[in-house]
Amino acid sequence: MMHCSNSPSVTVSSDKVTYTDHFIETSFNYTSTLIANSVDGYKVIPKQTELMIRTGRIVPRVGLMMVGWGGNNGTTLTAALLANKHGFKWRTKTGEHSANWYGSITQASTVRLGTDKDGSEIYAPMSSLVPMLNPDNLVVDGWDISSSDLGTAMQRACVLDQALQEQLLPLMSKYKPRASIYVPDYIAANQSERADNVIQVTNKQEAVDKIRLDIRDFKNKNNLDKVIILWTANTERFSDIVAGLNDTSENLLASIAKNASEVAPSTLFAVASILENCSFINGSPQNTFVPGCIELAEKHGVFIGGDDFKSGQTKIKSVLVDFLVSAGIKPVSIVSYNHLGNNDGKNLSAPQQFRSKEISKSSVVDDMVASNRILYKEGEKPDHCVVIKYVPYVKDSKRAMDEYISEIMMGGHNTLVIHNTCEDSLLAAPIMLDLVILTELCTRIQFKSSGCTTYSSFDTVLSVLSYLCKAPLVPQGAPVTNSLYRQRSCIENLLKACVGLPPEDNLNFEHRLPKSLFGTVSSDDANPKQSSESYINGDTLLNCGVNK
Ligand SMILES: NC(=O)c1ccc[n+]([C@@H]2O[C@H](COP(=O)([O-])OP(=O)(O)OC[C@H]3O[C@@H](n4cnc5c(N)ncnc54)[C@H](O)[C@@H]3O)[C@@H](O)[C@H]2O)c1
Ligand SMILES: O=P([O-])([O-])O[C@@H]1[C@@H](O)[C@H](O)[C@@H](O)[C@H](O)[C@@H]1O
Repeated sequence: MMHCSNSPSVTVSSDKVTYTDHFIETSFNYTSTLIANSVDGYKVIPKQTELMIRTGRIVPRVGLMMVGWGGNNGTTLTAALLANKHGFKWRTKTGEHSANWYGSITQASTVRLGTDKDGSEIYAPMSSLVPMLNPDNLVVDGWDISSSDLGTAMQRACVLDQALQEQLLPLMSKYKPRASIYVPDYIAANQSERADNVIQVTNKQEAVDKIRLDIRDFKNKNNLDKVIILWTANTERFSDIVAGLNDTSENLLASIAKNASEVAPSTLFAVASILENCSFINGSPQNTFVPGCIELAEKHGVFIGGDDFKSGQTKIKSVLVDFLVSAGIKPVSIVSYNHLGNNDGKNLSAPQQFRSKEISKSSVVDDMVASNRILYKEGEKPDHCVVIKYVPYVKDSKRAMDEYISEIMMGGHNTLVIHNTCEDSLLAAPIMLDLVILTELCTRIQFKSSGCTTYSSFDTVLSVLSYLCKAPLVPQGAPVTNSLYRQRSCIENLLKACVGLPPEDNLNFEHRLPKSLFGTVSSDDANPKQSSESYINGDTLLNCGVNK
């Protein structure tokens, strides 16, 4: 197995890939299947759709505004951006450490390109397939109901090694969160002692207008082309969905204008973002995206995504249950317990906020269970219990303990017990980065069918982000996929499609069937003429074009 260098040139020799100064343009044969139920089984009808995919090659100047910037996740992501940008190194009792992006699929994972003439498998960094935002170029800002500067907040979070914090402190202390919208009823009462940085407005309309001004201020002061808004503030209680209040975009905007009580701060931020044409991502489990908010995003053609970062215990669950069920083993009892001592845990110690998290953590197995009616009858599900306790002493170092009991053949049982300890924010921060990078990339990818003249973007609800979310938000009527393997395959195969490469099917027929079926690989094919690199905006763009 060979890995390309850090900045590989991925050259796709195909008449299906064209480069212009501004776009990568490919012709992609998308295959789907339509299933017709019949009395004696399924009738499967394959369907081919010829799509033209166009990806913008110029990465714009991007800004990220975090709601809850002064929290453990917000400060840890900001610290990681600075530490990586400046190449910080620091020592601990175990030796020297260097800043990195472990846990980010865009920065630290690879994609299989294929095999070389000797049969060695070649992998390239996921970020090398299409132009992606370089984290070093990301400009950050945000809001918090706590007035602490980010240096103080980083110390409060107790996430990073002290030697690294000392290097970061002068840089982090320069960042000060903007005053935010605070509606006590939506988060735990124990958060009120933090709320010393609240915008002084008299109603929700003024609050939305103020947030819109903040976004414009940030964008103009930093000469940005795009701003993405990310909710990493505390988990809110669920909002009631009420006809006439938040069921349509018109009713939601009217409710805000009338200062209606049942509109969450997260929904106010989402509305402000959408009205400012900024993608909005929800990293928490509450139902920010009430029907009226989704409709507003659709009307404005603005991406929304979420819910609830998928970082640790739930991420493992979306792998383990997928493995068990697809292996024909039947999980019958899943108990997920964890305790943590950070402010998130403190907020989640309140019943309504815990309920939001319990819902998002519990729904993750539904699609995998429903996929196997050999194991599970219609409506049958494993016992599934979620417990979260607040234990201040452990701070951000979350302790997760899981027990999976499965039925195996002949009345046997298999019990898996997992203990998982980690700084929660060190798992969440790279996921937050990937949410931003992939959301920005998706704004540069457009599609049209071969007969059309105009290109279309992804659906407003960016379900491509599902890999990064516990409770994936999907377009109305679309299936929810929680299997981590399938979610990652979607991202990987999308990137491949953008450069004219076929989806990874793992058939590897060239290594399983007689070589004669595939003809010989000519020396030219195996050593494609190197095409020149293209430079735009000072970035070396990987040239995936045809041989000139
Ligand atoms: N691994 C993880 O850390 C992880 C995984 C999944 C989801 N989450 C979710 O991410 C969110 C943040 O997690 P955290 O560990 O950083 O929590 P945290 O409590 O450290 O940070 C939340 C921040 O939001 C601020 N805040 C609360 N209400 C606000 C408002 N209306 N406007 C602006 N700021 C507000 C708080 O002052 C705090 O600084 C939580 O909802 C958590 O459930 C975290
Ligand atoms: O993603 P995951 O590790 O299953 O879920 C985590 C929970 O276990 C934890 O209790 C909570 O505080 C974090 O916000 C996060 O949601």
